[in-house]
Amino acid sequence: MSLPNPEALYARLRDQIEKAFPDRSELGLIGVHSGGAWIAERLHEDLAFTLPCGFLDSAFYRDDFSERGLKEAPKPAEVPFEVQGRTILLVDDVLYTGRTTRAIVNHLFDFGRPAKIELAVLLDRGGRELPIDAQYVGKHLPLKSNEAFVLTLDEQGAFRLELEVKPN
Ligand SMILES: O=c1cc[nH]c(=O)[nH]1
Repeated sequence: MSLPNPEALYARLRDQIEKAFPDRSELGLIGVHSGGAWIAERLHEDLAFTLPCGFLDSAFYRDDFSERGLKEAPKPAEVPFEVQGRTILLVDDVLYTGRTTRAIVNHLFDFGRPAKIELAVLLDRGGRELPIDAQYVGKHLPLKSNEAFVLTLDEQGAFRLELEVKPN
């Protein structure tokens, strides 16, 4: 499979968000560690968000935590604005089953009751197990269950995308 250029996907996502939110002065931006946090930081800078950028980690909140365990120590939650009554834009790199998003939404409610939550992702790989969808998508690209997108940053801070294939 030829993989899309993640910088081109990012540009498409950024343009959708700029159009959907011409006034970003009250919009709360939250990136999901780790890939979503890198994307949110870029969006925050490129689109000059007013409020500081927030970050959440889904690790402790996933419903399959007991099966998956913790690969890395979860990063502390950073939500540097009032969540109560605010529109929140969550950002993640890949949308798959929807379980990470559900976990992040749960976690977010610990900070208050948002007016609305929307989701932006670089890649939607299909395979949903929950009724969750993204409003802003760089590209829909279905993968097989033994495949995974892996987003990294190169030395210059540019996005790199790889396909990881696990043996069946
Ligand atoms: O393909 C996938 C699915 C979930 N999360 C990833 O980073 N990649």
